[in-house]
Amino acid sequence: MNWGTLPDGIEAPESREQNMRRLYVHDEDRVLLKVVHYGNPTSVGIEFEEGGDWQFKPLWTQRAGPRAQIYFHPSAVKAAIVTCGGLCPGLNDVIRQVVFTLDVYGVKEILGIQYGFKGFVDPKYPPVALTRKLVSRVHMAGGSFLGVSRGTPDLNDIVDKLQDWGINFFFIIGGNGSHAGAHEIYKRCLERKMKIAVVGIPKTIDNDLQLVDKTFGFDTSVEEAQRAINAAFVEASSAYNGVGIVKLMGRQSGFIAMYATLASGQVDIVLIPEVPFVLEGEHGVYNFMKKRLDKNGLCVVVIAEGAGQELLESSGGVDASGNPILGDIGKWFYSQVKAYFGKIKMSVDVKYIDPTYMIRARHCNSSDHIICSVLGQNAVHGAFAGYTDITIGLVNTHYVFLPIPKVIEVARKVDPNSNMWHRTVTSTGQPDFPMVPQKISEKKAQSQPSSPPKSQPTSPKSPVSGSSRSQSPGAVMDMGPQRRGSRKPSLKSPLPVFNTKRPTSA
Ligand SMILES: Nc1ncnc2c1ncn2[C@@H]1O[C@H](COP(=O)(O)OP(=O)(O)O)[C@@H](O)[C@H]1O
Ligand SMILES: O=P(O)(O)OC[C@H]1O[C@](O)(COP(=O)(O)O)[C@@H](O)[C@@H]1O
Ligand SMILES: [Mg+2]
Repeated sequence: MNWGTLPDGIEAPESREQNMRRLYVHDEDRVLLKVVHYGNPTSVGIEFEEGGDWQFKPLWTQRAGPRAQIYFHPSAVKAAIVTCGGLCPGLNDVIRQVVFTLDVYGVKEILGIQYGFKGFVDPKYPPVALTRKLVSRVHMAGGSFLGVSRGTPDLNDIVDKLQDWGINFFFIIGGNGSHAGAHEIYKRCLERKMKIAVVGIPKTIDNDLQLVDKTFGFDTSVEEAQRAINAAFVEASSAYNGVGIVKLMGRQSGFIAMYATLASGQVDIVLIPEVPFVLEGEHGVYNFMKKRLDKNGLCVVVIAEGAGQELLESSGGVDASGNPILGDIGKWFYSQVKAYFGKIKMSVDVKYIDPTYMIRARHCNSSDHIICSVLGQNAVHGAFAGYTDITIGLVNTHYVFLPIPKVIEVARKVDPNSNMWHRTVTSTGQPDFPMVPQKISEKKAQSQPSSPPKSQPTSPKSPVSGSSRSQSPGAVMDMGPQRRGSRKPSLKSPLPVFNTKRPTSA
């Protein structure tokens, strides 16, 4: 066999043992986080560091996958899995693959925590023992068969339970809130010198987590949204001056609305939280709707749930997890559209569709089945490799380990200067609906006299300072402090070989 030219000091693998080395991911394998080398500061989508630097700097993180040597003896592992926050297509797939992979490693004790973090403290819902057989078909259904919840029990109670139950692998399938919780739990475990791997698997249909290409369930949500958009189009195109309005999820990020719009090709206007808009006036949304109705006899509008919140009275409330409770922009917009066209005496037939929970409750599509499977498997590989306070992500088409604080630093949002937003509005043909900030703030000031600024619990403040972009050239994303012990490679089995030497410090 011709192995080509190898670098000095590297020998071509000849024996079976040497070939087996190729079954594992090496600890020095890395994946670039940013791959575009911008040539000019005016390039679309360019990001600037504090201080204005925009030049390319390689920033890496560890490649996910099985290691040749592992920290934990599988027979000494007791794992717990929890699903938190709102539903998302693919939760059951991830649980299933975590259980399967633990089973392949030889782990016998796997607990499913019921109803999110609540399951640690509610005796009515004790943990359930998970087996390969029990989870083998769960991916066929949507939702989470373990249950989900919002709301935070005392994190010390959770850590107490982890300690009492002897858990040393803890898998948290959740969004930014759950990952903030996971990081807090990790810190408390560290204080107690517990030798535990705390591993997140990012779940959110909003796709609002930093660094990752996309979160699982996002593709499915975009796909399912097509059915609603298509129904809105069919209704609108069959009615006299038909208007179809579809509300899609996205508390603070308009990714589903943007991608669903671009995918559908049937949308005239898409409104997202990141791009302010005005409704009235020559350059407002209503006037553009009228133009489309005059020209085509129909108009389809997609509106993200977090869009235009400044136009509504804010309840100021938060949900059990501390997320802001939004005003219902969809229903409000529907009534305003009817009122506007009534005022200008133009007969329109307006239909409103809110498919949000139908989208979230779906089982996932093929591409998400695959993403969920790989994420679930890599979560287990990460734990066995001795990492903690990490999450698993798809970055530039490769699966990687990422430090949790980096992923939740700030919520990821649609960049109105990005190529993807430009592509979307090129597709709809909608103009800018320029915001007049003064008028809106005057409006707000009138409706909300003196309420204090609300906290933003969906963007948990990270204890880690600085952004990933502020790292020095060529930096490996720093996962060092979370890593424990050192290991000797071993090549006895195609599966990672355990190292009986336990970590010396947590
Ligand atoms: N900053 C935080 N610190 C600790 N736990 C948190 C934090 N934010 C949210 N959580 C907990 O994580 C769980 C999920 O959070 P939530 O915001 O509802 O969903 P998601 O994880 O999908 O964002 C909840 O039980 C919530 O109380
Ligand atoms: O009605 P619920 O369960 O609070 O969920 C609504 C929220 O769930 C989401 O779909 C996803 O939010 P999470 O990622 O925090 O679960 C948001 O878009 C939406 O605002
Ligand atoms: Mg969230």
